[in-house]
Amino acid sequence: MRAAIRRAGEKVKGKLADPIWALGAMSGTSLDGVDAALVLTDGVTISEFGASGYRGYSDAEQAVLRAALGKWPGDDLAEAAEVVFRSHFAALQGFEADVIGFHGQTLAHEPQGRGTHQLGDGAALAEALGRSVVWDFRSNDVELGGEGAPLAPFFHWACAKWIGADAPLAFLNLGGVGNLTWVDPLSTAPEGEGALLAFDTGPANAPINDLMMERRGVAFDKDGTLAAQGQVVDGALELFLEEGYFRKMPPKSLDRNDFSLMLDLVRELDDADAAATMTAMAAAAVMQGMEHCPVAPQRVLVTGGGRHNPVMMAMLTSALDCPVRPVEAVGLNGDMLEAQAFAYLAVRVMRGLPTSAPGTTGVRAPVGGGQISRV
Ligand SMILES: Nc1ncnc2c1ncn2[C@@H]1O[C@H](COP(=O)(O)OP(=O)(O)OP(=O)(O)O)[C@@H](O)[C@H]1O
Ligand SMILES: CC(=O)N[C@H]1[C@@H]2OC[C@@H](O2)[C@@H](O)[C@@H]1O[C@H](C)C(=O)O
Repeated sequence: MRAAIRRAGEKVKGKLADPIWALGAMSGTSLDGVDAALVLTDGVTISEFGASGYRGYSDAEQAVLRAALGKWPGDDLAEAAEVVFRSHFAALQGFEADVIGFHGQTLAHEPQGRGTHQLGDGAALAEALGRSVVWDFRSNDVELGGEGAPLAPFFHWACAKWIGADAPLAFLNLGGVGNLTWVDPLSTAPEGEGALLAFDTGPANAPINDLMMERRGVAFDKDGTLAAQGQVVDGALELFLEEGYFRKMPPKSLDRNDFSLMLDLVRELDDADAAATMTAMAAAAVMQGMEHCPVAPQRVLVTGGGRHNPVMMAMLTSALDCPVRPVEAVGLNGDMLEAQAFAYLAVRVMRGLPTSAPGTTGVRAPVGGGQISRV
């Protein structure tokens, strides 16, 4: 395994070295657990997808992480750090891999302010797992003036190639926050240099989850059942769309709680109307974002938990004039795409390739990021 890692940084007669197995780990803004997934790649082409796994957070662990949201290095984070370490160790330990891509848990994200903070110690994880770990993917981009997010777009580019796409398309992640990547798979520009435009669309599931917890004491609106019983209240939706974020040109990114005041917009509504209206807000934010695509995408491939919400999917389908499908329609795994993305990005970091570009984070030139903790 170590030989494979050493080889990873080298070029073979001008070409990139052989593909290696990378294991990605992601704990997203929904704070539900750690996804882990294997990808065989040379950092450019996806050769094969491998096994995946999931380690959910207990209620107590989730409460610890929730309490840590908004905190920065230097704050008291010992308990949250222990949760991140323990859960990632458990999620990753059963796999064989040449390298691990460890995203960590985003606690705070203020790219134009204090920076971006992903909790997690990649060096400690490397030592415990006995494998090299690439981590801290976002800070270099932010230090160089970028948004530090989204970072999945380079992987979306590789996915577009993997599915044999021959026309511009969009990947839409409906996680806690939503993000959109427009890809032109026929562009001759290197990935990230004209072939991609990406940004966070707005809040997606996080505010709906917060509403469900506040009103019903449950984690989320399973299958959009509550939203399906309500009516969208146009006045609240219009106020939401007046947010300055929607007038900003991409690239742009969000913190999970940037839209936490959304709950106030539905405060007077009954539970079902509030859920319907918040679901419509997530879809409307995507619609606003679509207007930024350089060329209308021929299809939208949806990843992340929101694709399981039939109400949100129906709203998107009726508002967009191209097919909207879960990524499973093209053979991808929408529950694991982000973990796979950080596996892929880890190999790019090992090989000195960029992981973001002006079109994806607004950074001035294509840049790499990430620390490498070798064993
Ligand atoms: N069956 C379902 N019905 C409705 N919503 C669902 C369903 N399954 C998942 N979700 C929503 O998707 C969320 C999880 O999405 P996902 O795992 O993509 O988020 P994440 O990766 O944590 O977020 P991010 O991409 O912002 O980091 C859940 O919290 C829930 O709101
Ligand atoms: C700062 C941060 O962690 N942002 C996340 C979050 O979750 C979705 C959206 O906001 C996206 O910008 C990003 O994650 C994905 C994996 C990304 O970087 O592509």
